[in-house]
Amino acid sequence: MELHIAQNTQELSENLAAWISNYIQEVLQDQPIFTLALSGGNTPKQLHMLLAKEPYKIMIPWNRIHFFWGDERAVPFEDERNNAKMAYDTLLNIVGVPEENIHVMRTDIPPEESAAAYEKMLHTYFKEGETTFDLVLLGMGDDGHTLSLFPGMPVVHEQDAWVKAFFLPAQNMYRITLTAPVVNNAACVIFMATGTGKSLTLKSVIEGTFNPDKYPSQLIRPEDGELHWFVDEAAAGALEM
Ligand SMILES: O=C1O[C@H](COP(=O)(O)O)[C@@H](O)[C@H](O)[C@H]1O
Repeated sequence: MELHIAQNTQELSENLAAWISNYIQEVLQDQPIFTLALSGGNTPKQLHMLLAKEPYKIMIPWNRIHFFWGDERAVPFEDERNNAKMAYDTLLNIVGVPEENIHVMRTDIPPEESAAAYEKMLHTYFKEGETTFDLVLLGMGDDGHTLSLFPGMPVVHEQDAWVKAFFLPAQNMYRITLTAPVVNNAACVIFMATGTGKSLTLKSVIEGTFNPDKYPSQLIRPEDGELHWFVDEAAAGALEM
């Protein structure tokens, strides 16, 4: 695991935009397309907005990137809480990506149906037991959840399905999420975490004992791929390292 600490969210986003741009261009020297899974929430917004501006808007071959999501809140696309809408508003509508390269988790059909359709679509890109995404971007909630793997929910233990839908009583909402095994087969996984509200959780996730029921983010340990944490000083405040 590699830890990258920036002074604040702005610096973190700048460092990460440069890192991602280099990585995409490097990978695309050896293969025709790049597969990228996005996260939702607030943390990635600044990163998206930087990637949507020059120099990255020009440097990155956006039409060769295929977009996926790590998780989705089962609310209509127009709802501000919808993770795909956030990415369209902050990045995809600005850089102009061919629609056929964008794979949203549908929220206009029942969640279980959406999860099954998403898994089927993923199998057209990735084979069982082989490397999946070139890059998965993840956030971490203040409670230690990542994707929609929430503390205490059975989905945390899913070993077979790549995508699951379930009802999250705490938010009175269905969620659709990739599971830990499919993310752990990615070539590279990057977590972003900012703010003092995440500092104690970050310490437990990185330095504490393994307890994924309490801290599902601990489940993310790529088998052969890279794992990076991009955090700001506020989030890193409680770390000993
Ligand atoms: O609900 C969610 O939360 C996490 C973390 O969000 P943040 O606002 O604390 O960055 C996010 O990664 C996930 O995609 C989203 O559905």
